[in-house]
Amino acid sequence: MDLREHLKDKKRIVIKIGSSSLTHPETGALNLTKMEVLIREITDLRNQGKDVVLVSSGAIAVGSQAAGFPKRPERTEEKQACAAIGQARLMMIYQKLFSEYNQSCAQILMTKSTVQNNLSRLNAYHTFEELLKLGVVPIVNENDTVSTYEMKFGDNDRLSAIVTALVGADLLILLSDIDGLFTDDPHTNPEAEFIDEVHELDEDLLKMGKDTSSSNVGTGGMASKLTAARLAVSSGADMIIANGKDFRILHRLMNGEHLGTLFAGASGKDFYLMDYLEKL
Ligand SMILES: Nc1ncnc2c1ncn2[C@@H]1O[C@H](COP(=O)(O)OP(=O)(O)O)[C@@H](O)[C@H]1O
Ligand SMILES: N[C@@H](CCC(=O)OP(=O)(O)O)C(=O)O
Repeated sequence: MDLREHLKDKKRIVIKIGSSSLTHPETGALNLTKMEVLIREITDLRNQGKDVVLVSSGAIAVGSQAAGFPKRPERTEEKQACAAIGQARLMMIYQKLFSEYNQSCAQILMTKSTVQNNLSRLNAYHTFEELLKLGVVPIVNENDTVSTYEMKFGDNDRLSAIVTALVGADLLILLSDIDGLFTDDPHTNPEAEFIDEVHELDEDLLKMGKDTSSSNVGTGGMASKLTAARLAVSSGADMIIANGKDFRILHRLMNGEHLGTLFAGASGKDFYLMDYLEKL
């Protein structure tokens, strides 16, 4: 059975976009041409009757550019201030672009405690369900402005997998600055080979994911994407890591083209997520 052929039947899709896929590498400012394509692709998925949740990074990258920092700041307070500036700017642009297609979007900012605390996790779940019922695209990010180091997910790869499990999505797509998973980081090892499909995420595979070596805006690298895969797959969803340099890849993936690395979802849900949340 070709798993890719079934992607077109997915009903609820979480799409995660890394900072490097949203911004110009030279300046850190938003790449508006790309964002227009992203919004068109997402609205078209909505037009096919699918629920879509967007997990968007970029608040710190955009905020630091807007506030005039020459590069991503190091101090927590500076990063938090940049996130506050950048998140508002990001949402303003998402709202504007979605409204051109008469598509509503909404903002959901989450912290670790949102998902650890049973009541707030349930509240978040109800909010997602209501928004999706209303046909709105929830746009999720970590609430960086209030999340200090101990309270942080750390990166949106893991957050997007938790959201996938929370809303019961059947597909998670991580769009990154690389074509997918390789046997090693291809930026440092030219011998690294591309992996098309993963059916079992064993220890050997988890070790292949290294930290980021290429972008100065991304966090987490492939290691956090594999943790995300472990979480998403255990909740029963399929997951794809693919290149976000051209967002038209979204409809190509949904049409079953062999692009990116596909992680096959587990057939029965297991308790890995609850375990993971307890240890967060
Ligand atoms: N095994 C691997 N396969 C592919 N990329 C890897 C691997 N190990 C480490 N990486 C690095 O992870 C980077 C992608 O992660 P990251 O910089 O966090 O991107 P993003 O911000 O787009 O999420 C790649 O550019 C690559 O340098
Ligand atoms: N929450 C942060 C992004 C954190 C993150 O995971 O970044 P990335 O590796 O670019 O997906 C922000 O909006 O700047």
